[in-house]
Amino acid sequence: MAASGGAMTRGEAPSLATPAQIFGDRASFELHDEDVTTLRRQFDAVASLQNAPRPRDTEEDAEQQAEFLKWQAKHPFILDCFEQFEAHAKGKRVTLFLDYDGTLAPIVKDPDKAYMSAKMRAAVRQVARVVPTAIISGRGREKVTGFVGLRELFYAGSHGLDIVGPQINGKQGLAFQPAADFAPIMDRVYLILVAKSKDIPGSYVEHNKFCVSVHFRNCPPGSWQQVADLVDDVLSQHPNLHHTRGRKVLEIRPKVDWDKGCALTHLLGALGLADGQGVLSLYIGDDRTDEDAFTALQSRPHGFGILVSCKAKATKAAFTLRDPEDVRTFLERVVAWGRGPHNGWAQSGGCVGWSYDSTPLPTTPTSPMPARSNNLLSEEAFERAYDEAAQEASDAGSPLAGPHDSSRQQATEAHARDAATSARDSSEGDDPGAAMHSQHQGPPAHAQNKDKRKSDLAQDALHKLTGPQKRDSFREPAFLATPKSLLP
Ligand SMILES: O=P(O)(O)OC[C@H]1O[C@H](O[C@H]2O[C@H](CO)[C@@H](O)[C@H](O)[C@H]2O)[C@H](O)[C@@H](O)[C@@H]1O
Repeated sequence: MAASGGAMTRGEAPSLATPAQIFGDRASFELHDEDVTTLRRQFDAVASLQNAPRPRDTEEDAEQQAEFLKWQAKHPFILDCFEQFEAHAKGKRVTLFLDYDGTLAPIVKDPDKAYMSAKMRAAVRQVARVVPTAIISGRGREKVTGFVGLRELFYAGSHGLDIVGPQINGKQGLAFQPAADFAPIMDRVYLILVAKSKDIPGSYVEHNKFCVSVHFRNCPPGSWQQVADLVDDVLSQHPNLHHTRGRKVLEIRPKVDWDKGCALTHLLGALGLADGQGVLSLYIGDDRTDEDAFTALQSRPHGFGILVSCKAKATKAAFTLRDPEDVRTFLERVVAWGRGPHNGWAQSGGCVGWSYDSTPLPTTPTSPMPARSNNLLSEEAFERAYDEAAQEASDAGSPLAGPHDSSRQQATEAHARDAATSARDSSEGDDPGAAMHSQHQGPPAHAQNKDKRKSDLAQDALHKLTGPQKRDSFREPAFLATPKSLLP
């Protein structure tokens, strides 16, 4: 039988078999297996013709595909060779650093709506329980903290220029702001940019505390140059600032010798892991500023970067993932690995390095969490501890301090108690961020922060009563002693 519809190059017209070619002089039209194969091939050939790119693009496509494969051979897709991670990580204390936009959350048009999924949040929370995990983002720290909504992590905002650890008993655990003096300049530059960009359609200026981002994703290409000129103009008036380029964004930053790589090294120092012996550090990111972190990892004894990209691009990362969904899969695999016998943190007493919640590592994924003693607290004991925490916060001039008007205070306290209860309850489930994100995936960051402040205050009260075992097992980072002069 004359077969047709065989292997075809994309864009090439298929030569179709006629019924006579398929059925020959057979008396019956009953289909034989090979007929079905032939028909299926024909169907595929027609379908591929319909979907085929125009012939002009075919060559470009093939070139891009070849380039991508060549690139991937140099920077393998880590989910295809997870055993390489396992081999590197065996018995080591893994530390994990994550970028936010384009890594944990997909790139979207509106920077204020770059929410991460509940599944991603659960994966990040779980991974932070098996290996110390930090977020290093170009966003303002408070904003990225609001998006991620997890207490177990360290957060570095403004491309690492603003590092703060979790609050411990009402006190800020750690703070490092190497460009603190620039805060007023950045405020001024932000206002100038907002005023001057108002006539550039689609532009958006975002204040990220020690960086100011000028977005042009939603500008027509014809006005991109206007955005670039505006940034140049502002920089020419501020010689102590410079800019970096991200994904359809220009980011104005202080001229200080500090980047995401420095932040990563600094955070490792906090864990007493500066020499890197027996430590494997990973950084996952998608953008140019993440390259500084990939580079920093190259000079450590063990560590590598993972670039999130579905296009070939120059990178210092050793491995690749294509998109945030892949990142989540990778994190879930690290969680499964981390619960096994080869996690170096488990061998050295559990992952309590940066983890606010020092619940011991479960030995199997299904082992139940120990009951929390605070479930047994009387309402009265809770109230007393709450008042003390509120008083302490107020004495310290903390933004956690509630209003002093008594009726408002009662309302706030009632709200905070609810928040504490739901935070406590949800911390026993799969996702403690759920308390903040239970209704939908992304309440505005300022609303989250407000609720979070209340919840923090109530949590502090709870820790007063239930904290001893938590406090004892929380290893305070070495750089709590950061010189005060570096802080605003
Ligand atoms: O270091 P990152 O956490 O990746 O932050 C870098 C910048 O990310 C955000 O902008 C990018 O994501 C937006 C939301 O998907 C998108 O609209 C924008 O075009 C991207 O450039 C963020 O808004 C910036 O402030 C960060 O500096």
